Amino acid sequence: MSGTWTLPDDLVLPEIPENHPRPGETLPQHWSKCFGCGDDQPSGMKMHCTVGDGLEVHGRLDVATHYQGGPGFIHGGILTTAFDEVQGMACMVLQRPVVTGHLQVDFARPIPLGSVLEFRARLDGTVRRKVYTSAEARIVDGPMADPDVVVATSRGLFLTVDFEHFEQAKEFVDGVPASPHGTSSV
Ligand SMILES: CCCCCCCC/C=C\CCCCCCCC(=O)SCCNC(=O)CCNC(=O)[C@H](O)C(C)(C)COP(=O)(O)OP(=O)(O)OC[C@H]1O[C@@H](n2cnc3c(N)ncnc32)[C@H](O)[C@@H]1OP(=O)(O)O
Repeated sequence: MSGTWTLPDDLVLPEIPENHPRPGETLPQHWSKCFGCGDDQPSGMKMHCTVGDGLEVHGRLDVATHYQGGPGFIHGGILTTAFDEVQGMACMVLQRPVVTGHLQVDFARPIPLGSVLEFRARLDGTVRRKVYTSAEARIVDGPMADPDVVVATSRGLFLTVDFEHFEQAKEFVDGVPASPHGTSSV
């Protein structure tokens, strides 16, 4: 079973900027305190993403024991968070902040603890401030590994926002931003 998701006809594909990391290079974390990618977030998932071909981004997640939902398997919310992260990172090519407006995940197979998941996410196109993304996950190492089997898929709509969007919450930030914009990527 899979959810419905229709891409609009008037999608625009962005140009890849000159200063964007090249294929195989690591994308910078967008905020060091981020639960998904931040290296200064002890409870976080510390996901690292690399640039793939075109508008694709790759991410990996070691499925730790404390990511458990049902006995022995990953929690669906953790998997959704990982998709949110890599699909958000696929938007980095726009060089503007984005937030998630809508995310839908299809859980195709159970994913055991101890797995290593590989995510492939891409920016499918933009319409005004709307950024359409999609992604798949595969188990590439650990129990039940089979890189030919897609274990989950995701579709996400992100919205570009101004930096003022984050001003509303600056008094709640638990650290000093690495840049005035609250992102370590600039
Ligand atoms: C100089 C270089 C700088 C580089 C900087 C790089 C930075 C890094 C970049 C990237 C890495 C990012 C990695 C992130 C990973 C994690 C992300 C998260 O988890 S974010 C937390 C969860 N999300 C929220 O907290 C959002 C809460 N929601 C809101 O704030 C608003 O609802 C918001 C901003 C999403 C939209 O509100 P509105 O007032 O701005 O816009 P409206 O007018 O409502 O919508 C604009 C268009 O979008 C559609 N839209 C909005 N929400 C929709 C939805 N849920 N479903 C479908 N369409 C929706 C609307 O229908 C409209 O479409 P029409 O242009 O008229 O066609």
